[in-house]
Amino acid sequence: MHVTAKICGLSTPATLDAAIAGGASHVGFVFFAPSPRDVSFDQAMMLAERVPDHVGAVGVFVDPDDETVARAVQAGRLRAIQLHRTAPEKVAHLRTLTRMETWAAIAVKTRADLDLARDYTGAADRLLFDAKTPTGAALPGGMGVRFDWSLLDGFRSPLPWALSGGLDAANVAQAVARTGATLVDTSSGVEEAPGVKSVDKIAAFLQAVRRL
Ligand SMILES: O=C(O)c1ccccc1NCC(=O)[C@H](O)[C@H](O)COP(=O)(O)O
Repeated sequence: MHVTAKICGLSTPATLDAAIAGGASHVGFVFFAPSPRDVSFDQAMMLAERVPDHVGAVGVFVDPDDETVARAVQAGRLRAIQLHRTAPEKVAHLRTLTRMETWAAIAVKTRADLDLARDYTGAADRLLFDAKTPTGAALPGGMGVRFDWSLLDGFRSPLPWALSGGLDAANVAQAVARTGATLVDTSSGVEEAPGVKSVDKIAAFLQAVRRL
């Protein structure tokens, strides 16, 4: 099974280069001010120049307004938008507006959370099954929280999907074996501290994915 990887929350040239050199299929730029990984449009523009055509830049947003997404798409030369805490109607609207591949994040803690995935049929191109962060948390992602992968047992996703939440070099093989994911996404698992990516951890994660 060919498994590809997205490294999310990149904000420096060195760590972006490490993700590209390690074979990431996607790199994520976060456009959400409360996040320690937030990038400005200027930063995104500078980073985007380093992203080759075979790697997809994904803009990560939390229930964003149209202008933020439009500016980010242009600045970051985005290939896809990833929307957290965004209702299906708005996801569909932003997909039409941007004409971009659109990913809807599904925050998973229970099997009932997975049932929400169906609401995104026709609205999104891909689902990101990500762990639900604790109630009251400032961020809907990027907190290194893992969900119970067995919840995906027997679940038929209505759309192509990716697995996220608490993945790192040590557990990604087990996560893929357990869930059958063909696209995996990580952020904190390749960091030294929140928002501080590690070139070595990025390399180790991508090496673990290449071995699958
Ligand atoms: O990473 C963030 O700071 C973030 C902020 C707001 C919305 C989403 C965010 N991250 C989304 C991602 O795609 C993360 O890679 C995903 O949640 C997994 O994070 P982690 O559990 O830390 O690997």
